[in-house]
Amino acid sequence: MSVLSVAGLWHSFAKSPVLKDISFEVEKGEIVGLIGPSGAGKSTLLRALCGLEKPDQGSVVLQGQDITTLAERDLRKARQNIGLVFQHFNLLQTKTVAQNVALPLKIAGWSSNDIKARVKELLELVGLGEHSEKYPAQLSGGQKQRVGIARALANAPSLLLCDEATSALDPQSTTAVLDLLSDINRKLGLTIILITHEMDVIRRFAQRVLVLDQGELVHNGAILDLLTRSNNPPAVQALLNETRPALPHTLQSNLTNKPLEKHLSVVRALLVGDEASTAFISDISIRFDLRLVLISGGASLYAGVPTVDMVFTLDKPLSEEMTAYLSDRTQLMEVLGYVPAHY
Ligand SMILES: Nc1ncnc2c1ncn2[C@@H]1O[C@H](COP(=O)(O)OP(=O)(O)OP(=O)(O)O)[C@@H](O)[C@H]1O
Repeated sequence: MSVLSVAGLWHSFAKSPVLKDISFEVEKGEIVGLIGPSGAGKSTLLRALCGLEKPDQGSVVLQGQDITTLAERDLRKARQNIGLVFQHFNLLQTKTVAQNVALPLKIAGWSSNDIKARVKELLELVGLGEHSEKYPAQLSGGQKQRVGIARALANAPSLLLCDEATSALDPQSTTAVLDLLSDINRKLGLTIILITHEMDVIRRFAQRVLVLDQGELVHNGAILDLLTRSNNPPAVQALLNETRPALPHTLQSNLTNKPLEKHLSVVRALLVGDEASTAFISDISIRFDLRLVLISGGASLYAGVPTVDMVFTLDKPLSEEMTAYLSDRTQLMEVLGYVPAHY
């Protein structure tokens, strides 16, 4: 069943369209990433999803209720069904951790006894049971974000919207916060939409990805499908290029696009699923009798799917037969160029 159903959403600022006919559904328990270049309309869409921006046209149906048609009072109530997690945590500095988490419950009219019990439960859920009487300034960035998550979950929302929730955190805290969100997703079956510019976060965390470009939804599907599509808009492709294995400077600066004599071919190959655990490298060197040198890359998981993304050099130009063989075994295969044998 869809928790969220967005249909035909349009929005403009000063007559300039920022969201253009956006439609998508999100199922209960899904973790969906929302990416796109700067200015693509991600924040505007997020604001429209929680009723902070009223779209010019279209509907945002959250659990059967179209929030675009609600009057302010009903909208305030409907918003309790949406948790928001922000990049800079937005905690009240003069309130303790417990008081920050209690705030949405107070607004929702809970009794003080119920608030106390709920806050304790929430802080235990996010692993901050010991820190309830501390002030935000006494916490690390990762701990502050845990408070932000506990506060967002206070009213047991059906949908959690995370706006760059890990962008202000170091890699270790990012992993801890993503693990916590995954855990909550599993335990509570909570639906999560996550805006981020960090492709690594999308890769590890999102089961599906929505891509906005200049206000249009240009992809709604698996991140791996996006990586292997050849017709991505340039700004989207630039985002995806961050996931490519980095090339050493010496190789990069010697790279030409013409296959000159005695040059090595530089090839990128993306192996997915079962293929990621095969003896791919030795298979091709034996089959085609060539020397293959691994330059960069490695193994990782894309939404739980094993992948190996690597760049290597070959001491022969690619024949038609080799190209066909490599294309068959890889999800993506591209010749990046050619370098002299001793670059
Ligand atoms: N309140 C506003 N008034 C006028 N224009 C706005 C307003 N909010 C956003 N815009 C414009 O709408 C477009 C989309 O902005 P939005 O913030 O939604 O993009 P974004 O994808 O979230 O970008 P970023 O990744 O940089 O945060 C931009 O051109 C922006 O300048």
